[in-house]
Amino acid sequence: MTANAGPATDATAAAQADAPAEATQVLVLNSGSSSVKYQLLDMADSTRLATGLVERIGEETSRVTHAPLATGGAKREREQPIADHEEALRAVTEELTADGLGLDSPKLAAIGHRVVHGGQRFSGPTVIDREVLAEIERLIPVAPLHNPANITGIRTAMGLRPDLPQVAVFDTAFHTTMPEHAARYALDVETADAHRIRRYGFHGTSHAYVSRETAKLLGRDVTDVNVIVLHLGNGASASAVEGGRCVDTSMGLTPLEGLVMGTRSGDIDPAVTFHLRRVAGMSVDEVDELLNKKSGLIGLCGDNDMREIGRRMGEGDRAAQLAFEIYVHRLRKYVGAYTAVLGRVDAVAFTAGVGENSAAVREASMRGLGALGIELDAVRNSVRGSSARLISADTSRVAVAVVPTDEELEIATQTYALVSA
Ligand SMILES: Nc1ncnc2c1ncn2[C@@H]1O[C@H](COP(=O)(O)OP(=O)(O)O)[C@@H](O)[C@H]1O
Ligand SMILES: CC(=O)OP(=O)(O)O
Ligand SMILES: [Mg+2]
Repeated sequence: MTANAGPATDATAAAQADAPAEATQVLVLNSGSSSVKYQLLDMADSTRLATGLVERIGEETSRVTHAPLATGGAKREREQPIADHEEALRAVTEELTADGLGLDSPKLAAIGHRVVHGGQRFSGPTVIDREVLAEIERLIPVAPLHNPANITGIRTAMGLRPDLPQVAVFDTAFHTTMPEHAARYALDVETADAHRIRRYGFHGTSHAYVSRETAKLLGRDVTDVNVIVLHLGNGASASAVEGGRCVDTSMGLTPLEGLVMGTRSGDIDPAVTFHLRRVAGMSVDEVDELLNKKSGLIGLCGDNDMREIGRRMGEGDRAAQLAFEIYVHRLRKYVGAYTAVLGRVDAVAFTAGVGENSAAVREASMRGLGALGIELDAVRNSVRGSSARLISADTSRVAVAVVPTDEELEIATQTYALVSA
């Protein structure tokens, strides 16, 4: 899980006892294809009360990790079979209830849900009603790994607290500002429009948060700075942000396009698809599975965890080395492309699991970019840390930064702003 280091602080038992009785808490659910990440925050003072993760849902044994921050208690971890997202949500509720923070609490103001695909319609946080839910369902074909899990999270939460506002915060929302020339593919216009084929972009909540935090780190107003954000987690995407508005991003109709990811190929010649159909007799579903689940780092070297790849490289493993080089080469191409798109770049910001933790990826992707005004400082880059920091040399024209993302805090902030307005 990505390290959290935003403005939210962990609550102490004392702070909790003093908390006001009014409804100022927001539960955030980030339901992924095989995991649920959750956080309970008190928005009155931006404290995190509890945070946790249910992983390996649907596998033989799943794991629940819960950090009861409000009570200051020790982190709890248990393994048990969890068949689906409904059961996962039940486990989340049990953990929170054990801390006296159950979903029945009158202090809960809303539940905020990460929803990956919102199509063109949703450009901001939205209270979920039956019609909004139907639209999220309609978008399943373009986010098959993500939207179904988000929907189960929403339905389960609605069942538990039908009286509370359930708010959707869409990955696509931040990217709705992209100009038409960046969002539209060079496809036959009628076909594209009939099937709403365009670049939507994802991880927008993170790109929005990180671009703002980068401006803060530089001591400048977000409307004055141009930032290239590199969100490198399991899924990975780049975006070009001009004065706080997204003008281009690497993911497209679905979260498959762009950078090399843990299990996804990113950019390929679309003809690979029909070639495999014709010469290998693969079905559309098989190619879909190949590109989304068996490609990227795992397809190249059998591992999708950058830590393991680094370890293997240290042992002289050629496949791991090549996978790393392909990953980094793609990143460099996007940095070059977005430099051209923005014209003037003030900062490059690395975020998410790989971006925040892998000095090797940052070093290799920024190496030799002096012509673009990018110079890394080797010592600053190698120092580990959990807060936003500069890693560029003092002589670098472009600031390079590590800026931890906090999608859950951003979702809670947007959710609370909507329901308390
Ligand atoms: N210390 C580290 N060094 C290199 N990579 C790391 C490190 N810690 C985590 N990662 C990478 O971060 C990835 C997960 O990133 P994260 O942002 O949590 O992903 P997601 O939210 O998409 O599940 C892991 O696959 C792993 O490769
Ligand atoms: C949209 C997307 O790729 O999300 P994640 O990185 O959580 O898989
Ligand atoms: Mg993520």
